[in-house]
Amino acid sequence: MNGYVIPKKTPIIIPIYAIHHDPLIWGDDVECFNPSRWLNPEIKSKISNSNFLPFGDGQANCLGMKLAHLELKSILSVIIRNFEFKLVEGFTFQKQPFGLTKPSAIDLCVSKVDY
Ligand code: HEM
Repeated sequence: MNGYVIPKKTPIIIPIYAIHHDPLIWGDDVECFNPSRWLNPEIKSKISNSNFLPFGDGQANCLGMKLAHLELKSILSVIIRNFEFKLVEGFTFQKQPFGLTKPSAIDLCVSKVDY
């Protein structure tokens, strides 16, 4: 593998955190909470099964992946259709020290959308 010989039965750990924080794939603002990067066609074209692994991969990958995708899409579509979200003025994101690149808290104004 890339010139390295990995003997049979060697335990291998895939550094998912490092892969999910590779600026060559995700851009220079990789440490920022920026969901809009998913709309960037250049970034999207680089994403593959080998560099985006939220559900793991291989024979022990997540059994609930399809259910989780369905749940996320159905819940998000109901929320987005019925509510409007605005950041409270002056709010700035504070990234968590380690783990998911999500803010530790968000000050949001949520209002119901009337049809
Ligand atoms: C956003 C939601 C979820 C995420 C990010 C997630 C992520 C993961 C990850 C990273 C693994 C380890 C895979 C590996 O070792 O390669 C895993 C395993 C597993 N997940 Fe999920 N999961 C989610 C939701 C669910 C749901 C909804 C279910 C069941 C209804 C589920 C059932 C399982 C099971 C049974 C395993 C163990 C599979 C095995 O060892 O063969 N997960 N999940």
